[in-house]
Amino acid sequence: MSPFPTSTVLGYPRIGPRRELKRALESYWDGRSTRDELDRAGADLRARTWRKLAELGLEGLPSNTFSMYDQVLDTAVLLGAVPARYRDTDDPYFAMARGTGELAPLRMTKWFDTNYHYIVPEIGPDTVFKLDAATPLSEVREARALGYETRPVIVGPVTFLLLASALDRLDEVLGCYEELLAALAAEGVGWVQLDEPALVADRTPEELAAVRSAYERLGSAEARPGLFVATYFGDAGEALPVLAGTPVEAIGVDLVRGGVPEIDLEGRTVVAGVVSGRDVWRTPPERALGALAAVRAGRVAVSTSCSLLHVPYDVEAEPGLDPRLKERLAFADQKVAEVVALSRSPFHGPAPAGTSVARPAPVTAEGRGPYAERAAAQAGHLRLPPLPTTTIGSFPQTGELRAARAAVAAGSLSQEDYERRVEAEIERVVRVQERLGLDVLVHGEPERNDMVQYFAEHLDGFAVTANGWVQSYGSRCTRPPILYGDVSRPSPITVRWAAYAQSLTDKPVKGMLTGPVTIVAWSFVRDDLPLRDVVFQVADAVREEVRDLEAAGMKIIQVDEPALRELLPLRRDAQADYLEWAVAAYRRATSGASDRTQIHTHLCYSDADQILAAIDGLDADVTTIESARSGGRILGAVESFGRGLGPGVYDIHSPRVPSAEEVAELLRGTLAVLPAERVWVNPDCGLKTRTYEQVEASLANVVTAARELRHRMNVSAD
Ligand code: MET
Ligand SMILES: [Zn+2]
Repeated sequence: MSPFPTSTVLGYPRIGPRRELKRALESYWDGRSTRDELDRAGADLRARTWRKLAELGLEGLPSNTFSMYDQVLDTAVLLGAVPARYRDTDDPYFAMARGTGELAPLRMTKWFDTNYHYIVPEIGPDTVFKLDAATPLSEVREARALGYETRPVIVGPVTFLLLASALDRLDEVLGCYEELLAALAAEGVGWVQLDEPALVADRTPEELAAVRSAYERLGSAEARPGLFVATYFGDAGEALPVLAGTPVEAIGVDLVRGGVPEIDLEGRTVVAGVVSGRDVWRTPPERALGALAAVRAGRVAVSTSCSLLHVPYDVEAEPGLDPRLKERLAFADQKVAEVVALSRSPFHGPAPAGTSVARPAPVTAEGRGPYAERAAAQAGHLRLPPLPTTTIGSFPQTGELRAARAAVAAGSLSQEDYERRVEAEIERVVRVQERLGLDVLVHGEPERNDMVQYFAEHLDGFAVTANGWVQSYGSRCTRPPILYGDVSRPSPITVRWAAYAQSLTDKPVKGMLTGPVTIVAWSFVRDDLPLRDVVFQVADAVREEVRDLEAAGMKIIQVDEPALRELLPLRRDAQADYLEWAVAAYRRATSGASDRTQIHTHLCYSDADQILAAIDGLDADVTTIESARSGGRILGAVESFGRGLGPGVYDIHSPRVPSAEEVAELLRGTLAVLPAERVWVNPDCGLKTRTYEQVEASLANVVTAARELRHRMNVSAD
């Protein structure tokens, strides 16, 4: 077996430096290009990546880090876990990812504590695992044709099955991995990387036993490449000695978030993740070199802490950034260069002393009046029908608006003209909602390129990038702002748009804000202050905005906190502390409103079990939450919240238009669990990725369903 290369990365962005993959995918989905054209775009991006990594001097090039949609979905396909209902569709892969006219897509959720979403594999009694290694093999050949030997990256069996809640299928799945290893060995592949990020969370003794038996079995496979098991997103803790007890030759550890392994990994290669794949800051060389020197192993290779998928491509693509900030920044290409430089410098230096941060004084959660009093005050103030209908905030972002924003940036459209267009769009959104008969309206967020970036652009202490795109799911990307200094709000941000919308209608319009935890979670943040202090600074800015919205006459204010769960530490012993300050930050942001102002919050996932008490603790008058996509699984869990609840009845992640009957069915399910006076009727999430055609048809059905149920309730009440 050849020695493991001295420098590598666990993965690299794949959407393209100018989001080439996004464009290729969307054009294929819209029928504007062929599958061949899409495949060619993919091949171009892969070739570019290998060339770039080689040019930067990286020794160990990964392959199979590309994906047309998601690496977990790719792994499901690799293992033959394609549910039968998708097999006869035109394109089963995208049918699973996005649904078709008839079929709903598979469930999607966040990848550990990142803002990347993966497709949850569906494994049931009918699943027959069968290896289809075409993609990793063809990437190896493709790279070889360009002159590069690569290390295929595959999601490991334990992580895959844990994400699919199917660890009991380990035996069958390992059969496929054995076959895969044999196929890669036959192809002349020297090393394979099996990603096991699930090992950095708390694992039960049974799960650790599964890790042991999996890697003992794969390690004893006759013909196989060197096995590199990569743990990342935290400290591998107890899983590390377990892995070390198996025949795997290389183990990847995250030395940015986790500690230097206490055990001596003599005889193994430790692939030391000393360059962070989760932030945008340059790596202090002393820290990295100290960590490298402290690792006890047969051989130490330098790497990133995780895949670079979670950072943008290149700082050099940001001519607009202040040079003083720029010199502190490292995106993917700069991080690769750091890995290479570290691998070339002789390892020396003492291990860095652990820094301990003083705990700031506890913040008392400021309260509003008790819910019963607030509810009474709001009922009088708002006068809503039972089962009020509303949306989550955004309406479709039209190409015209995006083009107009680009034109302002390019100087070919004046700010005043742009603002008039935003107002025209707000008027259209208000009229559409009135026509559809919704009860609580929104202004549609047309002025926002993104729910976090927009606030970052208007707050001091943030910088925004021009090309710093990071993949969120499928073809969707975000441009996380960079929070580099103290945060403050120089002037009101959203008030004029909300007030304008309210001036057009007698129906209540919701003011729409992003919460402090989410603003921070979806930004790259400074690392010289504890996260909670950063979040509290943002909370104070949001609090000022809430007060100004109220003063401008908004009767309902929604403060979205979709990222509340995302920042939840993966290890249980750190979770309570996080949840306590996150909830306190939210209450600090919202508690400046008077009792008669209704506070809504929104969360867009349903695997909220671990944070239910915290969601309850936000004390919002109304909580809207994803439910349609996950078939109402959340209902039992939120039933005990004593306040307003809007479990989604329309899955906005798919282009599909739900029928009124389908929506009514979901609503009946909700009403079976929750008292009618607390139920709200709304989609799972914002509508900005959908078209007006889809949205109008879907919302019309939502309103029809709500009216029908309202009518029945009145009838049965008589
Ligand atoms: C990801 S949650 C989105 C909430 C936001 N108000 C919207 O409707 O787009
Ligand atoms: Zn949402």
